[in-house]
Amino acid sequence: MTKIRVSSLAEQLGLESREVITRLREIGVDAKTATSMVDEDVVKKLSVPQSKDSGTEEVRVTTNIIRRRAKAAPAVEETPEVMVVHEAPVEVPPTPVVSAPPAQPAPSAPVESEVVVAKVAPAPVIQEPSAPVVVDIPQPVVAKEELVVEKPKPAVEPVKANPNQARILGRMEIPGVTTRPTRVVTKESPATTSQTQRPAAPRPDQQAQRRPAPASTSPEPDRSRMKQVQIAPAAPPAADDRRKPGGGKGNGGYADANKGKKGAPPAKKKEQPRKNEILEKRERVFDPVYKGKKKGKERAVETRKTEITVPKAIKRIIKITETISVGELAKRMGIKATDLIKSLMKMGMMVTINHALDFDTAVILASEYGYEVENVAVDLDEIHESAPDAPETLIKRPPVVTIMGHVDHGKTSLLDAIREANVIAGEAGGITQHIGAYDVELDGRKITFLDTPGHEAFTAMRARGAKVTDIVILVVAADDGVMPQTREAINHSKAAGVPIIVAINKIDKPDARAERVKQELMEFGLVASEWGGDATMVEVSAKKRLNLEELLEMILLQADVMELKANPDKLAKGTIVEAKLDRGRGPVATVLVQEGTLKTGDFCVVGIHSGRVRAMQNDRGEKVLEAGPSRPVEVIGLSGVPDAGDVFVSLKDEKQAKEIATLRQIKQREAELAKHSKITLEDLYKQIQSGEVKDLNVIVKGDVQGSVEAVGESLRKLSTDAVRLNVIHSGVGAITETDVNLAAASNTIIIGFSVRPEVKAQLMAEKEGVDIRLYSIIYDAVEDVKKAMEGLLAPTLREKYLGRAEIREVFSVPKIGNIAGCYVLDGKMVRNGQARLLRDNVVVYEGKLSSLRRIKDDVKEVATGYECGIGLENYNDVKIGDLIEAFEIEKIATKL
Ligand SMILES: Nc1nc2c(ncn2[C@@H]2O[C@H](COP(=O)(O)OP(=O)(O)OP(=O)(O)O)[C@@H](O)[C@H]2O)c(=O)[nH]1
Repeated sequence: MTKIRVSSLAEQLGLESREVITRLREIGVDAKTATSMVDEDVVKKLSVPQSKDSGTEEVRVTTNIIRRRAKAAPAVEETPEVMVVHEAPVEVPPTPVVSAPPAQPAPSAPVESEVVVAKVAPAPVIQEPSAPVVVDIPQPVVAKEELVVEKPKPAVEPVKANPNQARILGRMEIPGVTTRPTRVVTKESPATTSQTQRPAAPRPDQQAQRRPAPASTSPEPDRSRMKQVQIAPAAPPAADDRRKPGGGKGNGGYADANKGKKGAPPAKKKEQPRKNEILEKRERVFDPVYKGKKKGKERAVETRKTEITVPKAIKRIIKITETISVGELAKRMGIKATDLIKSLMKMGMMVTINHALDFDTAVILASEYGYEVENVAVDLDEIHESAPDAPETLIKRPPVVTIMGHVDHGKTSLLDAIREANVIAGEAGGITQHIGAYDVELDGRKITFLDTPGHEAFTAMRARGAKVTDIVILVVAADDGVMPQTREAINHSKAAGVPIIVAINKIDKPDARAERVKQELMEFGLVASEWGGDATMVEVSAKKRLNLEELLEMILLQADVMELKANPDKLAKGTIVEAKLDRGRGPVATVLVQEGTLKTGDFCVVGIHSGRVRAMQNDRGEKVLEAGPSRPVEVIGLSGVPDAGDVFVSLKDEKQAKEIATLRQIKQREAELAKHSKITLEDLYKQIQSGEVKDLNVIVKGDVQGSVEAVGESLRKLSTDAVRLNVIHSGVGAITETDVNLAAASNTIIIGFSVRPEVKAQLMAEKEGVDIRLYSIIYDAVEDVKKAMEGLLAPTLREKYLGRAEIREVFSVPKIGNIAGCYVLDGKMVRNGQARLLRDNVVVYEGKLSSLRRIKDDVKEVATGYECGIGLENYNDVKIGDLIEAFEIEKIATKL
């Protein structure tokens, strides 16, 4: 049997291949593609009148109305003479059938169109082989008795609103009226449409709404059309659009579809272009296919975005202020925190997501992931230094001198001698005070002495980055010569690049041998000027006040050589020489002004503290209103006690001062946490068990800087190979919440030296399990810490605070001793419990409560708010106002 290719068949039929395929399937012929071959007789079947098309159902509704449902909209033909819309698919031999190919296969297409056929003109049949493809609004159009209404599903073809299709439709030959009643009635339509080569059957899915004959038809069509427009906006546009071009050729009646039949004909031409535009727009907007594509595109773009995102170079730089938490760093690098934690574990750090990483660690980690880290912390000092002084603003300033030398060589004596000699010399009177520095005057020129003899103070300052000293006076006892600390002092001075003036002291002594000292000093590169060297050496006697003036002259001479200058006309910058917590005045700090002029009322930042200079005084206790370069002044008005060596900076703005101080506090805390909380308690325990290094961290707080440093130093010396002792923080003042926080975070014990914890800090310590130990004797502190270190190796003891009572009366009981009449301030007192007697925040006794009575009865414990009598074991020196602190010792394994 002769076969024919589907595509050829489609051509013959004037259809799209797809449409033909669909139709073939409907009649049971399996054709898959346009190249599939089908029997030729199939062609005949396909050519069968449309009414017989598969999927077309006819139902006689009335005698002259048949309701037909067809998948492929049958071609509509009308008898022009009758002027009736007439669907004559049946009779149409050439079966124009569908035209728009995409419509057919689309299952979603409103395949079924309901057609009501008026059977009036039975054989009006086609005049032209083609029937216009007119799909009309669902509503039946009643054209008098004969009406054809097609009800394309509103969803009408998601089919591409292909403008070509529209054009095709437009080319269809419609003998006169036909198809769309509205248009059909118009006589021009046939003419125009007749040009159409391809017979096009109305495709239900693509069908444009068919309008009833303009004037002749009933009003219903209008309603229906309007309805459709409203209800299914997507469909009409597509259909309309398709019709448009055709309409443009003469099918103008369509244009006014929305306006009603009456206005249609006249308005059509004018309106058409505009309508077309509108409809095209609509199509663009509503066409589902188009939309889908768009969405698809959008989606694709989005996906690409997430997939390909590669931060720009600038985004690969992470800016941090000193520290950054693990979680935050991971977030900024766009990786999972757990991955970062894994990386840290590989580096030997067991951390949590909230762990603060210091700058260096962050740099290493970030580099692994291709990121850079930049430290953008505000550095006030840098800002301050950023503007170098113009030479003309600089004026001469006094030299700042530090006295160094071996023990007992007379440093203190010399300092005192110089000062006293100066005072005696008729300087301003007043009671000399120790503020850590003083200045003397010679011939109207000042010299500032740092009143803390010994190289330790010197190096401690240097270690903090403070460069304060201009000239070092090296004291060497003429009767003793160069000793170990003399050598040390020389080395330190040289390392700091500070010139040395040698004071050969005690020349009053009979066994003084100044020449020998000079000789010994030659070994260290200090050659006396009289011996051809450049080292200035002055033979003095602190005791007999010999040659002191000469020494001062030499200092000034040296200063001249050094050309020490500073700009006094700006905000002050200096260094803290000494600081303490004064009971009456609060934090007190001695500032050695180095640049600018410090004035009363200035705002300032010192280390992590800020404040306003409320008052200043000099070493003679005199009130000072301003202090220029190289002047030491004691300042009141700071928010806390700074450390010696801290940089003092004056600011105009109080807010700025506070902000900087707060930022520094945060940074300090973060830095300390980052530095010390790397090992958790569990890790520490594991390390102890595995015999690795053991660390005991300690925070030392004391009432004066001297005590704090002394305790800190003594504790550091306790370090052994087995257990390392780290003083992670020290400071002057009460034990605060910050201290407890730090201790809790870094598994630390707090040692308070003659200070008490603040109430909140105490509570927090209990909650966090931080051990606070209070001492007033260095020996005790050291002993306890020793025990604690041993406790690291074995179960240890821990103190638990129980309560505090104030002594309000003291009763002397014969044979028993003194009994303290107390009032329990907080917590409770427990008989036979441990107790500590505090006087002015200093621990004066530690032992047991030997007796505890309420009125006359012995009781086991007394709660807050009650009075009681307390007897301390083997201790009678109780005084009114003292505090008794009750505590108990708990045995806790490795939990110090
Ligand atoms: N004969 C004599 N004795 C002096 C002189 N200077 C200091 N001394 C004595 O030397 C001893 C030590 O003097 P200090 O001034 O305490 O010495 P230092 O270097 O300050 O000692 P440290 O503070 O312990 O380092 C004291 O007994 C002084 O009286 C001096 O010029 N002549």
